[in-house]
Amino acid sequence: GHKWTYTGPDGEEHWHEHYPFCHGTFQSPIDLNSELLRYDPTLVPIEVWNYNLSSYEQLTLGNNGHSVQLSLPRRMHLSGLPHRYSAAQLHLHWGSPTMPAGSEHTVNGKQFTAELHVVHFNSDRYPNVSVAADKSDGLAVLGILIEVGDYNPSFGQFLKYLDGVKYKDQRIQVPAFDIRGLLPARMDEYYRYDGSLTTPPCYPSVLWTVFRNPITISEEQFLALCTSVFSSSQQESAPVPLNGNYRKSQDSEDRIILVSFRE
Ligand SMILES: NS(=O)(=O)c1c(F)c(F)c(S(=O)(=O)CCO)c(N[C@H]2CCCc3ccccc32)c1F
Ligand SMILES: [Zn+2]
Repeated sequence: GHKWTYTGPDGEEHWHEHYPFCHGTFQSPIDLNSELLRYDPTLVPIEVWNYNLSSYEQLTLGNNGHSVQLSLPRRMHLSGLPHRYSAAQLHLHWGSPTMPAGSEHTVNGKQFTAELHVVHFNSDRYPNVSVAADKSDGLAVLGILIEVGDYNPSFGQFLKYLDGVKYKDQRIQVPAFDIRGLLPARMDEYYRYDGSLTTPPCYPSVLWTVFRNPITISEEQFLALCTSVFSSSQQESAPVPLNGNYRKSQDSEDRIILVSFRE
């Protein structure tokens, strides 16, 4: 597909010129504003299955120029949603050393340091994530807000390999680990709304679950994330740091945001 970036002539204001859904309805991310929240007692705790991967297994860590992503085996899946959703990949959105805030979802206008997305697809109905990606019930993404605080050993399990994927289109195999360690302790408190991919092609195909409680990574881990990778390829003469890879808040079009918790 057509080149897109987060700033400049191919930045988010221009995405719709080649990706029409980016100008459409149900776009993500949105501000999770208290005025729009509705408590829904039917929202059960999210359950994750087979997230505790063995270190004998290897995962593909890659730099696609837009983010760093980790492939996930499809036996990892979620229950507690309308369908079974199997894992496809996880990736991150972050800010920069000078402007550290880089989450996509915001809470009452507060932008967090970064955000982790674990992308799953509806494996009851579709064979893989690419077929599911443009279907209205195709994807379920877990959003985990990230703050700077205590060191996060689970994050360390793949941040330590970032030097192997410094440039666009580089990928390496890394030992798997317990992906549950990247999620917050409480999986019963979350925001839920119908939204979209936050990158082109912006398909309105995502059932979003953003956990109420952020996880923490250390200042050093944050700096490693926003200084180790480039959106340019190794061949290019001028290396372009990969950071600020977050889409701005979209109009919530008076969408209802369900919450599994009472204020
Ligand atoms: N924020 S987000 O909306 O969760 C989100 C991203 F931010 C993001 F960069 C990606 S990407 O890395 O694939 C680059 C552009 O699609 C995805 N890809 C998903 C959905 C699109 C189709 C597909 C096919 C195979 C594997 C993953 C995916 C994405 F879903
Ligand atoms: Zn994402």
